[in-house]
Amino acid sequence: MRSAHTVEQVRAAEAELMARLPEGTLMQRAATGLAVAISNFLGGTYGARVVLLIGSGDNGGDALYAGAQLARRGAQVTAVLLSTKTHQAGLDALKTAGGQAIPAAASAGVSGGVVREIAGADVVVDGIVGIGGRPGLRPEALAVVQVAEEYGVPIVAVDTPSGVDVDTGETPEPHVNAAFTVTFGTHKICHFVDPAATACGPVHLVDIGLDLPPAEVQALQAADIKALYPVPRGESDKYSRGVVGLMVGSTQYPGAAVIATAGALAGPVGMVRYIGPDAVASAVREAHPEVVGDGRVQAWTIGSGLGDELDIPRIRELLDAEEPVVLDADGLKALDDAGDHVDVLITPHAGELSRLLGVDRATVEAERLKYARLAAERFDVTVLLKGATTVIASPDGEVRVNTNATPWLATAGAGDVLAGLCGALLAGGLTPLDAASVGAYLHAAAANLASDGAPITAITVAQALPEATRRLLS
Ligand SMILES: NC(=O)C1=CN([C@@H]2O[C@H](COP(=O)(O)OP(=O)(O)OC[C@H]3O[C@@H](n4cnc5c(N)ncnc54)[C@H](O)[C@@H]3O)[C@@H](O)[C@H]2O)[C@@H](O)CC1
Ligand SMILES: Nc1ncnc2c1ncn2[C@@H]1O[C@H](COP(=O)(O)OP(=O)(O)O)[C@@H](O)[C@H]1O
Ligand SMILES: [K+]
Repeated sequence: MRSAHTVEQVRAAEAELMARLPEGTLMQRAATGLAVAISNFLGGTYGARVVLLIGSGDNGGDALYAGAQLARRGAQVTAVLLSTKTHQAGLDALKTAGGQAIPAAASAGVSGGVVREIAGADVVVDGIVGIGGRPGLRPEALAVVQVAEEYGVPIVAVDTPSGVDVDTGETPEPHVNAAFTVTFGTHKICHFVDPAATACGPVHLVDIGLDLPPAEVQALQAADIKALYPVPRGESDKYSRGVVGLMVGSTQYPGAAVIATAGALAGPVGMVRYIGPDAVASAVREAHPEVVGDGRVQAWTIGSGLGDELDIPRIRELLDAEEPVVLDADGLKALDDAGDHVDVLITPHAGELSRLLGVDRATVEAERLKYARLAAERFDVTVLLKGATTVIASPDGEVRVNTNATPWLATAGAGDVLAGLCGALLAGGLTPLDAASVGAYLHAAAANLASDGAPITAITVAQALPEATRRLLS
């Protein structure tokens, strides 16, 4: 399990540990991890050209001490000072190790010397701000970051890419886009939640020995997903394994029914029932002869591709009934904030969530964590908000993210596979939060297998689900 803590939680844990250790110990641990990560990225340090962008706080201190270590190993290190205030001991260490420091600004804009240093660098280290930073970059910081971008020099973010909102993952202002990020002690929320997560690139975690409380946001990993997956036992039969009912697809969108069924059949259930127009049911049975008709189920998937053929009163009946429900796509129009919906998992993308909440799509995209949480609370449901990183929020406030997807998964019908699979996981006995977590993880794992760097279709994602599950469970 990967955990993301808030700035407040990190500060408290750091203070507690710092009180017990000699001064500077934590920063040295952080700087050593940072220097190793940069050295690995460069494939060695001797002769490498490293530029450090240094702000006023301890984030700059980390970068300066790491720069000193790299300089001692033969790198040519230049610190560009962005503030009149600089971590003095770090700066002294860099200079002692043979590094140099220059101010960022000339009378107008970035000095020619700084531009030359950045243009010739192998890597730029962003020590502008970390967890003490407010969103956005001051003009002089923005100007040097833009020089690095212009010359295509990769930027390594120290702790967090400067300019992002660390506790929300929002990026309302200009910020660093990192090639990768090296963080300390624990992940921060911006490492997991888009749009900031994308700005972090891959995140390396350096252990500095913090003792942390329960995390605000969690990202389940293979071992966690494996532990949750409902594996049949010797005494299992097709009913006890769970039966999922699918109320999906329409004469307008028959493909959605076929695709969602493929997702459900690749889940841990003993049987899949399809309920829908005769012509669509025939298409489903032609593609999947195992599928049967109406009867008792342990969970429902409702909504994918229903189009205009939406029986809102019937859907509301099922939402209020005992069996858990995955509510997807057009089915979301039946959701109201009245009934008891704790067993309901909704699977919107940002556009669908924006309609549900009456805000525009761009706002939901910009504040994904906030709106996933808000919908979970307002409708008393678990929310799986789809996207490059998936945010899962439960009505009791628990939040998980899924980060293993490939952009190739952004293909028509992929959401139908996910809805079918999540319904099967609910029928297999998982809670909505766990079904969403396992579903999002396996869906993305299957997409990675199916794609391997090439385009995929929704059906090939569904077909790769058994192999993704086999690799998980083996
Ligand atoms: N506290 C600790 O024990 C440790 C801290 N570490 C490092 O220390 C960092 C936190 O250091 P600080 O608390 O000094 O804070 P930062 O270095 O993140 O920020 C420093 C100062 O920058 C100014 N600032 C805020 N937003 C800005 C903006 N948008 N543009 C320009 N300046 C801005 C503020 O005055 C802020 O206090 C962590 O992110 C991590 O890198 C690590 O060394 C590990 C140990
Ligand atoms: N950029 C991306 N990177 C990774 N996964 C993505 C990206 N964009 C979308 N996805 C995933 O692809 C799937 C698309 O589902 P959805 O938008 O419902 O499509 P459809 O309605 O056509 O089935 C979701 O699981 C979503 O999380
Ligand atoms: K930073």
